[in-house]
Amino acid sequence: MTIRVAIHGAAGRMGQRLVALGAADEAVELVAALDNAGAPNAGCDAGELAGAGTIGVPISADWPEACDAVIDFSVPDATDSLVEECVRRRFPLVYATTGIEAEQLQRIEAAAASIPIVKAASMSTAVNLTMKLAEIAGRTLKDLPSGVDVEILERHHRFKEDSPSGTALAFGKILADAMDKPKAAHGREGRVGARPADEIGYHAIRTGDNPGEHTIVFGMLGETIELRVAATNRDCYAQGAYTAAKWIKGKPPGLYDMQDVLGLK
Ligand SMILES: NC(=O)C1=CN([C@@H]2O[C@H](COP(=O)(O)OP(=O)(O)OC[C@H]3O[C@@H](n4cnc5c(N)ncnc54)[C@H](O)[C@@H]3O)[C@@H](O)[C@H]2O)C=CC1
Ligand SMILES: O=C(O)C1=N[C@H](C(=O)O)C[C@H](O)C1
Repeated sequence: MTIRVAIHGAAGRMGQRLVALGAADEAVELVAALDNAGAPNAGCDAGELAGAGTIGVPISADWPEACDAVIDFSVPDATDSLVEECVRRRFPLVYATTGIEAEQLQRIEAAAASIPIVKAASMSTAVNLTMKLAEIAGRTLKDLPSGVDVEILERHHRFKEDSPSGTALAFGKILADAMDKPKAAHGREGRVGARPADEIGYHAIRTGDNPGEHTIVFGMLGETIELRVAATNRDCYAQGAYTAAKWIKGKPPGLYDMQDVLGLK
């Protein structure tokens, strides 16, 4: 079975890997490489830009007539127009952009009443499995007599604009719910006093070309557990997005995540 896929944000770091992997996948037909109308690469062949050879699909703002899934890795500001087009055309959406505002999330949730949407801060199978492991760890350690401190460390490339990462926030939400820790602290400076028990700490490191790394620290008295998951390149996210695009075809409207796609619920 072949699926027709449009990439939204096709000229970007992730978009180019999606184009390259899609061009090499017999089960994928790339029907559009969408990007900002004013993008410097508009009109270039998307395959050439991605280093995958000519594929005959230009980087453009022109939407395809038909499509089985739109895969989005773009920018928060593009969310509203993206969601509007997908709803108007009844195109299923795999949404991977992070750093969105509450209103943008509400629009995605509203759109899921008419089209199927998979939304996940990380499309990586390894990251989603680690989320499951973190949830088990959190529930198991919740009532430990010595108490358990949770800190989330993330490292990304110098170009990343949002922090903490969407994935760090997703880990945080899972652990806040599982362990009843509603407070968040983003870094620490000065004489802040002893660490509150109901707080999750977030630390965002930005260096070089790191494609994404997350460490969840469970600190107890006398023992420490660390769950670490690290990408060595961006293909884990791109492969996961294609897994979601193949899964979403034919699904009823609704808001899904990668835990649904991977059967981890
Ligand atoms: N969920 C996941 O697994 C992952 C999510 N991401 C997220 O994906 C997003 C993109 O990441 P990168 O590729 O590194 O960024 P990037 O900056 O390299 O690419 C973004 C692309 O979006 C394009 N764009 C801007 N406005 C647009 C519009 N109105 N319509 C269509 N395209 C538009 C830009 O021209 C650019 O080509 C970020 O939010 C990042 O955090 C990144 C990796 C994995
Ligand atoms: O911007 C990135 O690169 C990444 N962003 C996502 C996030 O914010 O969690 C996913 C991945 O870690 C790479």
